[in-house]
Order: sequence, then structure tokens, then C-alpha cells
Amino acid sequence: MSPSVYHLQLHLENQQFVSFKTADNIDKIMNNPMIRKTMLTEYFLMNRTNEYAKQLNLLYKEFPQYFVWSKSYKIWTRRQRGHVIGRLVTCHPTEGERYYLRLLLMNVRSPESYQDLRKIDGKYYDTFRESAEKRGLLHHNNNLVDCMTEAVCYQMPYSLRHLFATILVYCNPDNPKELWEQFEESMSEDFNKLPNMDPKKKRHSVLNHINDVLHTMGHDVNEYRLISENVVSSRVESEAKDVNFERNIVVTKEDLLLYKKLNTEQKKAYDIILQRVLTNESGAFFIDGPGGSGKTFLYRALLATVRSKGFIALATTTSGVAASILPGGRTAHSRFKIPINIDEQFSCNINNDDDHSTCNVVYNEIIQKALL
Ligand SMILES: Nc1ncnc2c1ncn2[C@@H]1O[C@H](COP(=O)(O)OP(=O)(O)OP(=O)(O)O)[C@@H](O)[C@H]1O
Repeated sequence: MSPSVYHLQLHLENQQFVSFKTADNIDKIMNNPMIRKTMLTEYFLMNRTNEYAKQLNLLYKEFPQYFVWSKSYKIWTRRQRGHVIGRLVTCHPTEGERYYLRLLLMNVRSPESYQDLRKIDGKYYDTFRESAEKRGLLHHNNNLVDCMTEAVCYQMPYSLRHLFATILVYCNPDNPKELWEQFEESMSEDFNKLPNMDPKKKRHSVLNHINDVLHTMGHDVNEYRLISENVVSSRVESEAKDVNFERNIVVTKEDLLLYKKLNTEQKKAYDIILQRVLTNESGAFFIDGPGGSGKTFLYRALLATVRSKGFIALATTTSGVAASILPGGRTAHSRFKIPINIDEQFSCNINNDDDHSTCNVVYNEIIQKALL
């Protein structure tokens, strides 16, 4: 490929990757000065010591146009020929200081050290973020526009929507609507290929996907006022999503064989419950026993058997911790969209039998509220 692209290393101070063989002596590795050298540390060194580099006053990404990196000697030497493009490896805004270091390197010419990047008018700031802020790099969405613009070049619309949601949550853009309008088209490209997608439907689908991502981070798209009306996913859509989620839960081989290990009491409960499920009769069962007596073990065996037979089984718990130990487990608040404040009138609907696959609910650790 011509011109070739230099991928410029990006790391916080003393956090460069070091590779070594398992048999190598760790003290020897630590005392080897070569191991600490990277494109970035040597870029700083060149800015301190090399007259030509000082005179050129370059950004990190411009450096490879004038200097060549030697992997064996870990030094930059003056370029004699050839044209290359320098690219700083990408960094997600959630990476914090590393992201702000990148932002500074993209904008500050000829820095001589990490400390130098944190210095403005003789004053040192504690973090790269503060330094970026004081330099005005965080104002007016500029860095976020750069981040999205760059991502548009190499990321699929699906990933762009994830990035956009992350930016909304973690980077507090001054004007989310402006950012949305600027990148809506790039984030919608995959939907263009679908048949019967009018612009309104397309926008709705894109915003709904962004909303799904935001929900996993505890936020909602309507907080950001990206469009004038509220984004509401249709009942059919959200049910389709739920069914899709449940259907994609992988039943492991190990779980499928759990029923063989059940003790007498577990087996008794397993048989009774399974019988009800298979005959499509309704029923509510309460499993009780001291901690560690095998309740969760029984639920896992039941979930695996029921799901492997093509039924939908909702593994529901009161707490997130309990949810994490059941395959496909979700908290009741997440699963049934229960609001924080509930009153006597509140009820939640579970659509049963849309496609003739009975919906079964396992509720682990009911401790506070009778919900169903
Ligand atoms: N029939 C069984 N055969 C083998 N191991 C079992 C069996 N039943 C339970 N166990 C094991 O015993 C341990 C405790 O079981 P489990 O977590 O299911 O108990 P529990 O009643 O749900 O506990 P808690 O109420 O504290 O959540 C687990 O390591 C589980 O794998």
C-alpha cells in the first residue's frame, strides 16, 4: 500500500507494552533501557534533543513524514526518502486519561515529555483532561466531532452507534443534537440497505438501537433531546427484541446434563415443574431451602431443559448479583420494566404464547415484593 501508514504508539507514562519470554529474568527485563523505549518516548526525546526536530515543530502524527522509526534500535532517524502517513492508534473516550493524552498529542506541537503536555503558561495541571480543557480542546464538541469523524472512516454504522451512545453518557457533549445531526447519516448507513425503509422509519430504528445501548448504561435517549419528539419503541418491536434475547441464550452442554446430578428432592421438584411446562398447564411453585441446599442448581437444570425443548424461560431475580449466576438471568426491574416507584395500580405484561412457545418464569430470591 502506498503511501504506507505508520501506526504511532499511544500509552500513558510507564504503561507501554513490554513483551518477554517466560524464561527471561524479570530484573534483567526491568533494567533493560531498550524495553522502555517506544515511538512516543523517543518522539519526546527528539523534541528535546534534536535540532532539526525542534526546528520543524511537529505534531506526533506528522513526525513520520520527516523521521523513520527503527524497530531494532528504537530510534527515530532523519527520513531520506519515501512518503508515509502517521496515524495515532485509536482510543475510546471511556479510556479516560489515555483518550485525553491522545487529544493533546493531536493538537500540541513538539511536546518534550508527558509533563510538558500537562504544562500551560508555566503551570502544571494534574491530569491530561485538565490540560486539554484549559487549552480549549474540550469546548464546543470539537474533540467529539473529531472522534466521530475518525471513527466514520473505519467503523461500521453499528459500532458508530455504540460509540455515539458512549459519547453521550461519558463525554457530556455541549450539544448532543448537533452531534446527532452531523453523524446521523453515517450511523444509518446499514439501514439504507433494508427494503421499505422510509427516512422516518430509518431514523426511528437508528435511535432505537442507540437507546438500547444507552439502556445498558442506565440512560435513555430521550434525556438528550436529539430530535423534537420522544423516541418510543413500539410494543411489537420491544417484544421482538425480548424474544430475540431469550432465544439467543446459549444452553451449555454442562447445564443440559445437570438434571442427571439432581438429588432426590431436587429431582422431585424438577419432575413436577417440568411436567406442568410440557403439558402447558399453568402453575406457581415456591422452592425453599437453606442457603447452599441446591436451589440455584435446580433452576439451572430446569432452565436448560425447558430452553432446549424450544420453550422460552425467563430467569428473573431480585438483585443483579443473583441475575449473574443464572444463565440469561435478568433482574425483574429490567425484565418486566418495573418502574422504581410502583403503586397498587401497576401491572406488567408478559406476552405469552405469541409463537406457541410457552413463557416460563423462574424468579430467584423473592425477598421483597410479590410481583406476579
Ligand atoms: N445435586 C447436586 N449435585 C452436585 N452439586 C450440587 C447439587 N446441588 C447443589 N450443588 C452444588 O452446591 C452448591 C450450592 O448450591 P446452590 O448454589 O444451588 O444453592 P442455593 O440453595 O441456591 O444457595 P443460596 O440460597 O445460598 O443461593 C453449588 O456449588 C452447587 O453446584
